[in-house]
Amino acid sequence: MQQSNSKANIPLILAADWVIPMTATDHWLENHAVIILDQQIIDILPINQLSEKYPQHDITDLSGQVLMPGFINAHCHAAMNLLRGLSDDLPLKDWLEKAIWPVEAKFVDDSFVYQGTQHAIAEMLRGGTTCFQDMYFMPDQAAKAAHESGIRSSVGLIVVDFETSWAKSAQECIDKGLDVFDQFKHSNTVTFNLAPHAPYTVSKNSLEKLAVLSNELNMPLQIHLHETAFEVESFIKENNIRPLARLKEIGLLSPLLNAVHMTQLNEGEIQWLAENGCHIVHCPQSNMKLASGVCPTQQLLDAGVNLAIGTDGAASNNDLDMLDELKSAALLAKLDYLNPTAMTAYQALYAATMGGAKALGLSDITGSLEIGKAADIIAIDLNQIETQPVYNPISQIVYAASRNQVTNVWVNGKHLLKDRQLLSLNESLILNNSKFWQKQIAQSMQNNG
Ligand SMILES: CSC[C@H]1O[C@@H](n2cnc3c(O)ncnc32)[C@H](O)[C@@H]1O
Ligand SMILES: [Zn+2]
Repeated sequence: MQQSNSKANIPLILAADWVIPMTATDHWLENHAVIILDQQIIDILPINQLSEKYPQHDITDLSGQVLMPGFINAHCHAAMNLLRGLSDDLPLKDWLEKAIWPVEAKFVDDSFVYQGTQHAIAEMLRGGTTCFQDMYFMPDQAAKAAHESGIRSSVGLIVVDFETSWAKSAQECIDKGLDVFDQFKHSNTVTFNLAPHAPYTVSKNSLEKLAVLSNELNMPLQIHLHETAFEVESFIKENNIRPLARLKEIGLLSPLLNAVHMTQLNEGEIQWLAENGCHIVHCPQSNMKLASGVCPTQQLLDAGVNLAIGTDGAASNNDLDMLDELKSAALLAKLDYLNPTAMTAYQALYAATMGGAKALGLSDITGSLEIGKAADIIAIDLNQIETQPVYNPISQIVYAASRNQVTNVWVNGKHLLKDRQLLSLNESLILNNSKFWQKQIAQSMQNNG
């Protein structure tokens, strides 16, 4: 299904006006080429040295464009693309309990997850995302869709303590999840994380088992945490301890932990996160839309905590647009601190690339353009009214460019988006499938008043 861009031993040469490798603060290269051989980046050099070093090879001319590492969407619920716009303008608790969970209980099955994930991957590739984390039911179907499409993924092996269409219990979630891990162990692009949903849906006992497993397998563990003040307050009422302190007690604070949201944090907790090398996945648009709260990103950065960026699902965002998300991250930090120096353009771009790679344990493979790393690369066309003139390509990308300006995407050296056309996915089939699900779900909601 995938199309290969480079025949064996013939390098693919991408020549652009700017290359942003994400290897040093505010650094970019002008008039440079990135050379890909099979799955890897093998060279980055000035265009004027190409004829000497790579004579007789075709050059892909990306004049007016930027080459940079693809975005890493460090938290989403991919199949929820099928629920985009189902319910808006509610706080998290009502949104989940009254709108989303009843529909999920009725409709989520293998084909919902497979087709919904394909839709999400199509949207993400068209927006320059080359790697995503997923937290949803039927992770086997999400992994299958991701593997077939060629996008890089870290599929969450979800765990909840109640019966769902995926599993009857937390233990069954773990057992089935490990089978999925085994099934895809030979994939070059699919990796996994343990994904207990939240401290209010997963018991202490289950979290203890997951702590052991995460350490044994050296597998990242991602969890929704301190998403709202209500979550923290009600957890304290029931358990006499804050959720993060509970995780600390269990031994979950480590470089394997990805804490998603974290809008409620005190100074002591920020120190714990820093001392233990934990990662925070910031989802600013979901937090704003559900009015969940504001993650103190600048304080976390000042303390040395790694920050990644996620869109959350398309039902609470309502898109999987990483360019827009990272702009929101930068703007929200500035507003929150009433200080325009908070979260610089480079810090936002770093969080959306290397920050995500670090959180997902993939920083040796992806997140930056470096020789030896996988060719997970995007091209963004700045030669448009909206992004001219270019004093600083990082500024243009963070504050001015839109996802429609992403022209080409390569993952692991495979060309997955060519001049905005998806090469490994059938766009019209995806659209038809999604419209089918919308009809079924809307009809059932009408019937139920
Ligand atoms: C167990 S699969 C994932 C589960 O998470 C739900 N979900 C989607 N967005 C959020 C969010 O922001 N906080 C908590 N839970 C969320 C989704 O609907 C699935 O049921
Ligand atoms: Zn989420």
